[in-house]
Amino acid sequence: MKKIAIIGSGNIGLSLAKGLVKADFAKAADITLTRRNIDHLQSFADAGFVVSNNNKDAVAKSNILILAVLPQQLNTVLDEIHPVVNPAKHLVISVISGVSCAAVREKLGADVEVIRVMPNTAIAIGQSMTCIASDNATVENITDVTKMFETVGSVVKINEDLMTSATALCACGIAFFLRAIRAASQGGVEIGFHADEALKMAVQTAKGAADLLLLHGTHPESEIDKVTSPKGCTIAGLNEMEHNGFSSSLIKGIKLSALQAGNLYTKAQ
Ligand SMILES: NC(=O)C1=CN([C@@H]2O[C@H](COP(=O)(O)OP(=O)(O)OC[C@H]3O[C@@H](n4cnc5c(N)ncnc54)[C@H](O)[C@@H]3O)[C@@H](O)[C@H]2O)C=CC1
Ligand SMILES: O=C(O)[C@@H]1CCC=N1
Repeated sequence: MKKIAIIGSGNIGLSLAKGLVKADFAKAADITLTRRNIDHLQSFADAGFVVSNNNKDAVAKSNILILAVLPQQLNTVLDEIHPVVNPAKHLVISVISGVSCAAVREKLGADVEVIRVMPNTAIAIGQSMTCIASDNATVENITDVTKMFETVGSVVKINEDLMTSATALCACGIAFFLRAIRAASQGGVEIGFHADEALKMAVQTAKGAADLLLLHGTHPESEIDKVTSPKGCTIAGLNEMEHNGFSSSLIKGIKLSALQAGNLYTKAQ
């Protein structure tokens, strides 16, 4: 039976824990959640998770270690757990942005298998887009970790040098699309809807747009062509958005996020 320790149970660590249990990949009792102040984890303890502020103890009792602290908190954690990490027993999964597998091994030892994983917060509801990379894990362990994250969304295996790009597009991407939905609902209020109904309409419309692409396997522009009637109102609105930099601002934001993701760990040193 796999025992999982999530070291650093904040936003993404807890989303992952919820998702793995919801998907029946693990039982709550087999997941140890660590955090410095465990008072914040009471609801998880009530739900059957093991909660602890002792990282070394959590590592010693587990075989899958998921590192989920902030980049600037990582070195302290690695120095702390290093004495109890055993390459024959532990597989290390890091969701930390901007930190290479090699950098984790520098602290934990050259023989430790490290897999870098970039999920997003939709993992809590089994809808993550998760990217996976490793430079030293066995095919068997990569396959197992792929299967683990496939229980909570879609998985794409990528080269490690694209991990910061994956962070921007997929992990930060949740915030980008949510802001787009909020903006659409605010537009809806200006044209006559109450905020709650405008938000509901914007959310379902966004979901419909994403599902069209997923289910039809089409390119966005081909679906857009079906909406834009000649001389119609869609093309008028769409072109106005483009004149104001809609696509350009998304592209520029994603590029800046990717750059920042690559600098998070080095800036923290
Ligand atoms: N939030 C997101 O959507 C995503 C975050 N990530 C990455 O996951 C990591 C965590 O991000 P968030 O969850 O957003 O941050 P967060 O700040 O919500 O979570 C970090 C947690 O680590 C805990 N922590 C700090 N030092 C600790 C220590 N010594 N021992 C045990 N716990 C400790 C903190 O109390 C906090 O609960 C970051 O490296 C981030 O780059 C990756 C993908 C998505
Ligand atoms: O904003 C951040 O730095 C983290 C990494 C990806 C999502 N949240």
